[in-house]
Formats: sequence, C-alpha cells, structure tokens
Amino acid sequence: MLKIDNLHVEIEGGEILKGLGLEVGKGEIHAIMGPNGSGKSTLSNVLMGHPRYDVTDGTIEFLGEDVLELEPDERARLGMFLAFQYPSEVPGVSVANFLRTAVNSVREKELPPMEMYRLLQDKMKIMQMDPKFAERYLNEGFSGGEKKRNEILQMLMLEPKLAIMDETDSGLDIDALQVVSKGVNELRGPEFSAVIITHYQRILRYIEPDHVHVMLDGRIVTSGGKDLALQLEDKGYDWVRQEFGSAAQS
Ligand SMILES: Nc1ncnc2c1ncn2[C@@H]1O[C@H](COP(=O)(O)OP(=O)(O)OP(=O)(O)O)[C@@H](O)[C@H]1O
Repeated sequence: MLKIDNLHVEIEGGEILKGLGLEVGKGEIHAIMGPNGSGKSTLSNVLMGHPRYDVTDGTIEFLGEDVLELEPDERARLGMFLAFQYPSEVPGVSVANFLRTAVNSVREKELPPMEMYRLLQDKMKIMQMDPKFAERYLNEGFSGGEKKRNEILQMLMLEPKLAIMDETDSGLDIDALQVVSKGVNELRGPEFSAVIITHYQRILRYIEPDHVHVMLDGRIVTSGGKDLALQLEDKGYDWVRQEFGSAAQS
C-alpha cells in the first residue's frame, strides 16, 4: 500500500531524513517511535505534501502511484489522511461545514445533505460527542482532547485507506484516549492501514500495532512487534543509540 524507499529530506538546507525506508501493507497498523527531533513529524508532513520540505532523493509510492508527483488534495483523494500534531483554528467555519466540504472533496459525487447529516450523527455517536459540537467553529476554543476527538471524527467521515497520526495521543486523558482509540479501531480492517507516531506505549495498548519502528537521526534503525514499544518505555532510547547510532550516521 505505502512504500517509502531511501527518502532524503531537507529543510532550509539541513538534512532531516537520511535514507528512510518503510513499507506498510494493506490492513496493517504501524507505530513509529523515536526521540525528539529524530524526524517523525517531518516524515508525516512530507507524506502529506507540506511545501516547506525538499525531497532530495528517494521515492514514496501509495497504491502504486508516485506520491511525490501529487498535490496534497490529490493525495487525500487517493485515500491518505493526516491527523495533525497541532490542528489550527478556523474561525467562522463550523465543524459540520468543514466536514461536509472535506467529505465532498474526496468523493466523486456530492453526498446528499440528509445522508451527510446521518453520517455525521452516526460518527459523532461513536466518538461520544455532543451533537451541538458540530455547530461550533472549527477548533476555536476546543480543548486539546476535543481537537483530537474532532480529528478522529473527520477520519471516520472520510474513511481513508491510510491514516497518518502524528502524536494524536499527546495530551489526552484516559477517557479521551480510549474514545480516540475506539474511533481508529472502528476503521480497522483489511482496507485500512495506519502509521501512528507516538512517544508513549499507552495508545498502543488500545490500538495494537502489527509493527513498531524506531526512528533515530532521520532513519528507521530497528523494527519489531508490539513488545518493542514496551522495551522502549522500559529502557528509553540509550540502548538504541548505542546499538544503532553509528548505523544512523553512516
Ligand atoms: N523549519 C525548520 N527549520 C529548521 N529545522 C527544522 C524545521 N523543522 C524541523 N526542523 C528540525 O528537524 C528535526 C526533526 O524535527 P521533527 O519535528 O521531524 O522531529 P520529531 O521526531 O517529530 O520530534 P518530536 O518528537 O520532538 O515531535 C529537528 O531537529 C528540527 O529542529
């Protein structure tokens, strides 16, 4: 489904990703962990086509298409979705209006208003959100947890084939973490893959990953199963640096 090979990315002349490789199969959930500054957010931003980054080498394929040749909206129409680490506020645009536009922009034919309404009610129920929430302006005055819930609501509405979740779990209380995880698990199935970027093992207790990768200095240096996340939580990153630090720099 997603194939990244030898990805090199620069920002303002400094190289951040230094030959990153990653393959995500259909229906798989991958977690990426790694110390601050290792390049995790850079990876998610590049996947969605953020214009600030220069891809200097390597390839990204999604469903056989060359992602680097596609504009962000074309990537979204192909089924890629990014949950942002810091969602922005959009005063004057209600959640319902935003979602209607987002859903229609990835569909060939507009969804009739009644169906859109039902879909929204349905998904808000899954996310345990008050229906009144849909009338509020996007992210304006939302608490951290509400923003994250809203992102997952958006994901449920769009039904992407691949979700990239950048620290969706940060700042969530236990209840919100469970609701957000429930939303992701709702989509889980043979047609849905996800890349979950996280600092903590706790979200992976609710969304069980098939693969866990460790990123260090712009590369994935080691991969394993869910036990790897437990090991990282237990031992930190020093052992990764000792074992793989030189590989990351070579
Ligand atoms: N606009 C920028 N200008 C210069 N350096 C940048 C810019 N954006 C990111 N970087 C640098 O790129 C490196 C990787 O940043 P990135 O946010 O991808 O890491 P991360 O692994 O997501 O970190 P964290 O876990 O702290 O969120 C950092 O050293 C950061 O300072």
